Amino acid sequence: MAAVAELAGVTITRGTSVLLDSIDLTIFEGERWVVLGPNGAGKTTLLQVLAAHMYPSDGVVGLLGDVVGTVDVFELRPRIGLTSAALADRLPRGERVLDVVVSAAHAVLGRGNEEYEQMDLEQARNLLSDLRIDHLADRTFGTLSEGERKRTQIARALMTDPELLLLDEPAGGLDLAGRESLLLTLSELFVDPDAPATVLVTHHVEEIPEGVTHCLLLADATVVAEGPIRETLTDENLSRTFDMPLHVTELDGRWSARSVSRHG
Ligand SMILES: Nc1ncnc2c1ncn2[C@@H]1O[C@H](COP(=O)(O)OP(=O)(O)OP(=O)(O)O)[C@@H](O)[C@H]1O
Repeated sequence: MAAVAELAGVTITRGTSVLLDSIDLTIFEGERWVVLGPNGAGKTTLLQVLAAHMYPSDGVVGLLGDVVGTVDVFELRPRIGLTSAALADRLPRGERVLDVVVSAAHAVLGRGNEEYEQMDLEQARNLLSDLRIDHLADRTFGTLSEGERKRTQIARALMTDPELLLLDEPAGGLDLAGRESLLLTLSELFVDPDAPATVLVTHHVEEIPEGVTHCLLLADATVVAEGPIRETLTDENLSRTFDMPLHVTELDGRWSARSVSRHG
């Protein structure tokens, strides 16, 4: 099985700050990773590296068979789907949902004068259906609920048939029903053998969808632990990551965590 991403000794510095410190990570086709860690740990920075939006200050980043820095990133980026709150903010509020999705095929943020091929339109409609928002195709992006916007973004990220899908806090800010329903949709995607390798960033173990295979725990710019999720997401590793005694449980592929009472 081919490696989709290979990070070796990747360090990112800005001024005197170290955002990522000597990260080693290999992601293979078919793997679904979750990156967990507290605020400021470096999760979004790691996603930016995996999206070829940030170059390492030190170390080597291999993406989809190429070494970042030696290839044209504008050819690399369309092969990687990314969703994040920052990208969502840049999507035009007045744009039709179908156009928000289909315009990704042309690597633009809004629909301009591009001639959309019939095939692209069909694919966009199929993705809206997979993400269960086909009924919203003609609504404007700005009128959607938070959950509907997240689904639109994921459909947009999948539009270019990416080989790597990066999701930055896809369930962040959703209510319980919104979260559970989005996690179900993501689980359906994760069990599809044709779905791209995926990296999902979150602060909460409750936001890990069923079907996630691997876990990377990040704290203070460094890896606390990484590997297959059941071996990695342990009480000890999670407690070290969040710097408090935590107890983690798994039931049918879903996770929860709570603090360990100091009062016995
Ligand atoms: N340009 C920069 N210069 C200096 N420090 C930066 C810069 N960009 C980010 N940082 C810092 O790097 C650290 C990691 O940021 P990052 O956004 O990757 O963390 P995160 O784990 O995604 O956090 P959160 O969960 O709060 O979103 C933070 O402390 C942040 O303040």
